[in-house]
Amino acid sequence: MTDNNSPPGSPQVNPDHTSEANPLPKDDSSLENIVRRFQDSMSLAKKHKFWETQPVGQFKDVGDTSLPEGPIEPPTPLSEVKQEPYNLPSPYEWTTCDMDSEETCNEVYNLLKNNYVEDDENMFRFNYSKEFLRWALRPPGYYKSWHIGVRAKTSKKLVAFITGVPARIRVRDEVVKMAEINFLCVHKKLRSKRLAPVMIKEVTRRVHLENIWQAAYTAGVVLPTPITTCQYWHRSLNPKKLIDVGFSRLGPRMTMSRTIKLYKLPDQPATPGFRKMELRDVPAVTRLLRNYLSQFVVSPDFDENDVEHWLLPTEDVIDSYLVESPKTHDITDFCSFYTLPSSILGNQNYSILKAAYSYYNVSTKTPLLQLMNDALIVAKKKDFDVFNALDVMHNESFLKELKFGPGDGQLHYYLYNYRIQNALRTSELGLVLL
Ligand SMILES: CCCCCCCCCCCCCC(=O)SCCNC(=O)CCNC(=O)[C@H](O)C(C)(C)COP(=O)(O)OP(=O)(O)OC[C@H]1O[C@@H](n2cnc3c(N)ncnc32)[C@H](O)[C@@H]1OP(=O)(O)O
Repeated sequence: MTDNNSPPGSPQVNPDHTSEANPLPKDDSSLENIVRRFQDSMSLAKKHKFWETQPVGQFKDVGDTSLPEGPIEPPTPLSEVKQEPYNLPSPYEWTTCDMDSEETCNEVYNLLKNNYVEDDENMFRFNYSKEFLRWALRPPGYYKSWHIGVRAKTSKKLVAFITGVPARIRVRDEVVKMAEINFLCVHKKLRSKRLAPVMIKEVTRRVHLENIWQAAYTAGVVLPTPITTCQYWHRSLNPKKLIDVGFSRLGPRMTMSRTIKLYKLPDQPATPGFRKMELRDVPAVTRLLRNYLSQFVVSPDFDENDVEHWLLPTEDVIDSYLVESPKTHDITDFCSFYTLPSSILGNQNYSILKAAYSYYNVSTKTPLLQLMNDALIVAKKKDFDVFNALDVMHNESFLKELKFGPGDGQLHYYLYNYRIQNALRTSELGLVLL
């Protein structure tokens, strides 16, 4: 995937019977990968008229160790932050999207449903639910003014969107107040008109007005300059449907029934004390998670309010499970995944792919492999078709063994106005954005 945020779907090669139980790693010399590497190197050579003007790591500075880590530019005095919005082309006007309003939430939902991230082959498009959008956009301390829309002046139709939410992100020993920027979307008919840079400048201005000077974001495109580049992995839960809709292919010398058998999971989780997280677990989960995340170079700095918001289960949005020791009642392990369906474009039989995305997982007593197998089991019971995970944190330790296959989706992570000297290994990253 080269031109979007992350993969609504990415075909994977299924294993054949000679390759034990593991999906074949995608051949790195495949045409797809060669093309991607070529495009990425073109992007490095490419002029970025907008991004070259921004306080982000520039390609020319990669490897220059004389540049210090930390903010690239100091904050400007608040009185010098522009008070009026940036100018849009005259047919358009700014709107602040009130996500509490059913009507506005519907408009945002429909804009994204029809115009947001697709895979390279345009077979799938993210279909974030309204409940999900409300969850993603209203964490503790959120600012309504950071939910920014663009409307056509005459019809009042919503044609573009960008959002920020506040977060404390730790980079090494520093906890930095940041905005997490997401849901940048321009209607398909208005692409390539340089609307995106204006929207990014406007969200930046509104973030600055709250005295916040850094941001974190992810994208499927290469921009100056990723702090790391992750890969998506996919674990089939409903292989027949995934093959029918073109998400995955039947491996060489594999039959459908063999494939179904390969991905079959037990009916119940194996770990004694594995149960859904509840409100009363928030303090213990916060301690567990804070302690676990402290080992990564970049991670969120979650307090109890954040944990309650981001991790307490919400139907069809976020699922969290933990292991409570049957003897001591200590909370020793935790796993979570969020629900992000994709529309299946132009298929006669299916319109929705139900995907679970691995979020934060912590193991202290239960081996991570067993914990994640239990997560797969509950996801399957909840009728998800596929379980996706990035190769961040300790995920690499279970991906192959639990029959995840590498996808073609790459996800680049970025910080705005914060320099990191060397790109991180994906296992040094403790941050998952939605
Ligand atoms: C302190 C606070 C700071 C806050 C801000 C922090 C930064 C936040 C940054 C945003 C984080 C967003 C996180 C997410 O939501 S990532 C999800 C992005 N959305 C999609 O992929 C949905 C489908 N695509 C679209 O809606 C459009 O293609 C978008 C809107 C993406 C671009 O519209 P369009 O195709 O009509 O292009 P243009 O003519 O207006 O503009 C072209 C310029 O835009 C640069 N471009 C293209 N794609 C992206 C991208 N994904 N991130 C950053 N920049 C991007 C591009 O390199 C070029 O600049 P330069 O190469 O010439 O320099």
